[in-house]
Amino acid sequence: MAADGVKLEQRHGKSRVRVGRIWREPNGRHNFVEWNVSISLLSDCLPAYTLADNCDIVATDTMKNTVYVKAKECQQPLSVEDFAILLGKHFTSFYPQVTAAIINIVEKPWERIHIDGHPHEHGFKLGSEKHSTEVIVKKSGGLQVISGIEGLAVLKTTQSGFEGFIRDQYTILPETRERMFATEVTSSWRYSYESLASIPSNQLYFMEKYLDVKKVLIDTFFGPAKRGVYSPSVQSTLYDMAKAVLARVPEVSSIQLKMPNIHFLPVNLSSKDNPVIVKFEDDVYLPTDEPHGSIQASLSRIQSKM
Ligand SMILES: O=c1[nH]c(=O)c2[nH]c(=O)[nH]c2[nH]1
Repeated sequence: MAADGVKLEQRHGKSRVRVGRIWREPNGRHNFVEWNVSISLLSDCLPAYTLADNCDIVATDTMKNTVYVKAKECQQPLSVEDFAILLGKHFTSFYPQVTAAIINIVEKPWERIHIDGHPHEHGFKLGSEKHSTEVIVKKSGGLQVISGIEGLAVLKTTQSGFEGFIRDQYTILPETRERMFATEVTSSWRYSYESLASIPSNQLYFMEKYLDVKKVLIDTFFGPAKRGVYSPSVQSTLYDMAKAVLARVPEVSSIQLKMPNIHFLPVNLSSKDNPVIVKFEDDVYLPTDEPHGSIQASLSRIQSKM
């Protein structure tokens, strides 16, 4: 809104609403999720800012309560994407003031435990990487769905190198065709669906797509089990991973990847008396997390409306 010579852009919401949900099957098997939900509403509530009049405000406390009500109402396990869409639909259809809802959810990676090879009915342990989503629902029925993976830590002990980079008076890094490659992949990808009506109705759809994308990322990073695949740089591998996702998952219109280069430094130890206490022979490393290289890129299909 422009008034009084100023321009106001606003949104309000509730962040980090934590919810756990069990679905108990008649056969004794339990399904469990733990979600961290953030809600942000775009709404016509300018009097709250300009006139101290809250008559058009959806209280953020109400938004928080809505998460628990909707979690209760869901009778079947569902993906973070589907829960986010459901919340977005509620806020944009129930409140005349709300023009769009932006819902972010991160799922805690609870995985069913196996005891002596048998899936436990109600036991879970914490895994590593997290499934996340950002969904934007508009009152018009317009939609944007982004899915993501956070903290996918991967490492390979060879088939990585870095050569041919700029050498100047400050460069000391030797060129190499033999090094470790460790990273923690954070990725988000956007689906091409643009309306609520076009979303596949299959309950497991987004879960399956998440697993598909994760598999493509992992397969491309590592290469075949026997000899792997050579990585000439983090940049090149990141690009191959992003391209493979676009090639193999047609519903994805764009993908962003962040891949820090987590360094394992060669260990060479010497003293004045003993010039070679430990000689590095591609075997003993000093793992570090600070500093680390930070490499990120996004790739879109040319026709995509990113
Ligand atoms: O794969 C790499 N990309 C870089 O940009 C870079 N820079 C660096 O010091 N080491 C590496 N490795």
